[in-house]
Amino acid sequence: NDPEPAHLSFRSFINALREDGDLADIEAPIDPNLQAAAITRLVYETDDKAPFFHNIIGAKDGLWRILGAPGGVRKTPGHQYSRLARHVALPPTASLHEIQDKMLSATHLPPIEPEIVATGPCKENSIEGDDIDLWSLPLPQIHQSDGGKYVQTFGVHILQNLDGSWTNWSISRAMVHDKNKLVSLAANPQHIRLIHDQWAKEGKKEIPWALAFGVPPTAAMAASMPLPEGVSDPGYVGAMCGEAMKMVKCDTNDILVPANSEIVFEGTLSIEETAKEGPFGEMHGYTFPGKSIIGNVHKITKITYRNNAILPISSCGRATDETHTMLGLLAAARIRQVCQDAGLPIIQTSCPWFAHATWTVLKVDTTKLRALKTTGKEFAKKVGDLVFNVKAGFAMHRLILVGEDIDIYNDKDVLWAFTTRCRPNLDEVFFEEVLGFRLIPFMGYGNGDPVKGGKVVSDALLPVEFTTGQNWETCNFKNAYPQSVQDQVLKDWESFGFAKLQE
Ligand SMILES: Cc1cc2c3c(c1C)C(C)(C)C[C@@H](O)N3c1c(nc(O)[nH]c1=O)N2C[C@H](O)[C@H](O)[C@H](O)COP(=O)(O)O
Ligand SMILES: [K+]
Repeated sequence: NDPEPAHLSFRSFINALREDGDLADIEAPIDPNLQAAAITRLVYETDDKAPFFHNIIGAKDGLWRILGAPGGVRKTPGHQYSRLARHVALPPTASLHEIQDKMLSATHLPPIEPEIVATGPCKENSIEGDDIDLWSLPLPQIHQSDGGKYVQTFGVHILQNLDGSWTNWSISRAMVHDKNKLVSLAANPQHIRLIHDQWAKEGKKEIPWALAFGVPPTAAMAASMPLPEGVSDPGYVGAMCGEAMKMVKCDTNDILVPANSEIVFEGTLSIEETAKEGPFGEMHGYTFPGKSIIGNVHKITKITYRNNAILPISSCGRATDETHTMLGLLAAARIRQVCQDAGLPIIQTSCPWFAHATWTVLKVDTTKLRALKTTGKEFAKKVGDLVFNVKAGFAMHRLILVGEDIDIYNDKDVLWAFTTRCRPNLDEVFFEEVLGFRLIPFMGYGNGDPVKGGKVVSDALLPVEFTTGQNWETCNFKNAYPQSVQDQVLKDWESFGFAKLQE
């Protein structure tokens, strides 16, 4: 057991899940080829416990056990998001808004720079040079039609800009390309791409790089969030946690990695060497078999790892997995921050799981909205012009604006507002000149330009909300009956033979 709390230690996090009754300890021998990922996939589709595979077929010398669904959703009422809450030291009952708030909490705080320690658990074992043979490891095959072994679905890539003033952490998929090489996907506008291009422009041939698996959970959350360019993740997370992250230096380069990481791949990101990457079963729920693209090659010079190391995996696809609960939720969080920093009256933002991280719902403070003396068309254009031109908005193709009476974390509320308050076309502002997200099938496999346009702001505020405020009565139990009638109905409810009501 690690001395650190769950948000600062992957092993403490796993123990916390076990204490929450949110971990399935699986001792049976499990095949890393499809079986582990298939179990994880069904866990996502049934909101069940995180699977911890203790006996992976082919594991040797402590490489590796596997934890699936680190950021999955639970069906336990009131505890649906406890696995995410444990990532950021919030109670298991925390709401999505509170989790987003926690991840935004250091936005205007000075960074707390990491503490460099001499050694740590990630240094307990090592393999280097010619002894590195990824093919000899129990590599997971995540989906049957993936173009390769995606060993990297939940590790954190670590890179620095040229002068080392910016350390960027990010999660980006990577598959095994050779015995000591990976190939990854990192397209514009992702920071891996931006840093890669910076070094390329200076005529460099390769970039010092590390990939840390099983990092402190708060670090995995920050790596999944589009922090502004130049904001270093380690210092941001330190400020969020109120204490310095404990980092150790890689043995074969100067990159710092979390000292208690489960597994660390040290090496370089090649500027010139590229290779076929994909296909991969992705966040929108599709694999297009045989369709690969060109990715960047990473060369591994050393692997260090803990005793009995644990590889985290995300078996992403149809909702609800980490590409929705972390990628989507945290991009929405940053969209809220960007809007508020620009003085727009946005109080909450959500990313409904059914929309597979292509929608962000924005809750508007309509009192402040009325003070702007604006119209739906104008306001929608203003929001879209801002959000669709910042990195946080890159993956989102529809923004829906709603008023305070909507619980934006409740799918029924969101769809009720969208279907009844947004007149198709007239209440929508379309954006065809902004950066589009190729990975969405209607983009990359659709009718138009795969990387441009296809975005819309849907104004699901009624015109009266811009002038005098809500003028309707909602026809539901809570709003269409006097409190005395509601109380009587609730008092009699179970005695009339009806089922106990969920709170
Ligand atoms: C949590 C999470 C996030 C991501 C991914 C996954 C998970 C689990 C995979 C399962 C591996 C699937 C893959 O689609 N993936 C992924 C990805 N971004 C990419 O450019 N490429 C990717 O292959 N993000 C999103 C990025 O992590 C965020 O956009 C982050 O903001 C990036 O950091 P930065 O560039 O903003 O610093
Ligand atoms: K990041």
